[in-house]
Amino acid sequence: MSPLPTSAPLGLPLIDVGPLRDGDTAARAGVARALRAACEERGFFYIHNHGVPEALIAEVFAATEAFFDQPMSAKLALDKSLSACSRGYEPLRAQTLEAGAPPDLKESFYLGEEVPSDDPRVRAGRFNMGPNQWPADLPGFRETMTTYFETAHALGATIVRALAESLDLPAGHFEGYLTEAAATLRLLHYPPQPGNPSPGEKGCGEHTDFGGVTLLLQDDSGGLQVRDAAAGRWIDAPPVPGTYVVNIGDLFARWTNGRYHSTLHRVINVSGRERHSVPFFFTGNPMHLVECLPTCLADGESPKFPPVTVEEHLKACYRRTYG
Ligand SMILES: O=C(O)CCC(=O)C(=O)O
Ligand SMILES: [Fe+2]
Repeated sequence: MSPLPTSAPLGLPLIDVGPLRDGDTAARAGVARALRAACEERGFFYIHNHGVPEALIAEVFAATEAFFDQPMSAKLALDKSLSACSRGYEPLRAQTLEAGAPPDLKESFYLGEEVPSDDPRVRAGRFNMGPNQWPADLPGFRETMTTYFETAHALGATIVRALAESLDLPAGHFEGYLTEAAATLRLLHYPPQPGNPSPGEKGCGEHTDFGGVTLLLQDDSGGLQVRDAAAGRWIDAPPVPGTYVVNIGDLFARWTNGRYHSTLHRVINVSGRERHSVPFFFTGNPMHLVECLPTCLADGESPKFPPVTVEEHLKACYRRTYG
């Protein structure tokens, strides 16, 4: 494998996840150890050798840019408010990830698994489950996003299984969570921050991610920052070609009683250019009950979080950030 082209030392660990596809037991255990160290430290790390074709990633970015380059009328024709399951377009300043800060300076497009309206889960009102809204005039968009969704979903499940091993649990421990696992693919566009931003305005206000694991693709603009609580500062998570930035979300903090961190992060696009990124949020089976793992409870310790289903937790997070 060619060395990774990083000019500056990274403030976050970089993990080769190739052994999760084709490694022997010892190599897998090595990945699990690296994941454990990264999650106990900050829950944010880069992965490489992830197996997702570079050509597919390039297509995803091309389709993302093409989407946001459309006239506003075409984007608003797919407005998220037209969807019963939070799929579709969301204009600038529609979400406030950081309570008390100005709304986020990003526009976005939400996608998920294509589930027909007559599916029993949709009829039963499962959160964020249903059909997507697809752009009418972007040839290849649907195919690219569908292929990418499936590819990222498989990678997300691989990481969750490796996280089970990292916690000394059998690799199959999270199978109930992984069965019929939901996920959200979000396309993001951040305009350059204006010269005179309102105080505190950011592309993404500081927040933790809601689900299990997030797999983030970012273009070469930079702007993602991760909180280093101990030092009271922000660490840059710059773009590194060929990698994902991966972070664990709130569900792993709940499972591990905070031993694995769901860490605050934010985006400020000071590149002077348009920034595009594509987070994939692996949220899991909506009905799965997330409660403290017995192995993460030391003698005399009690759970910091009450048990919650994935769906209850996500609903509360959406309510909080969409007002
Ligand atoms: O755009 C990015 O780099 C990060 C986005 C993010 O943190 C999020 O959507 O949760
Ligand atoms: Fe995030």
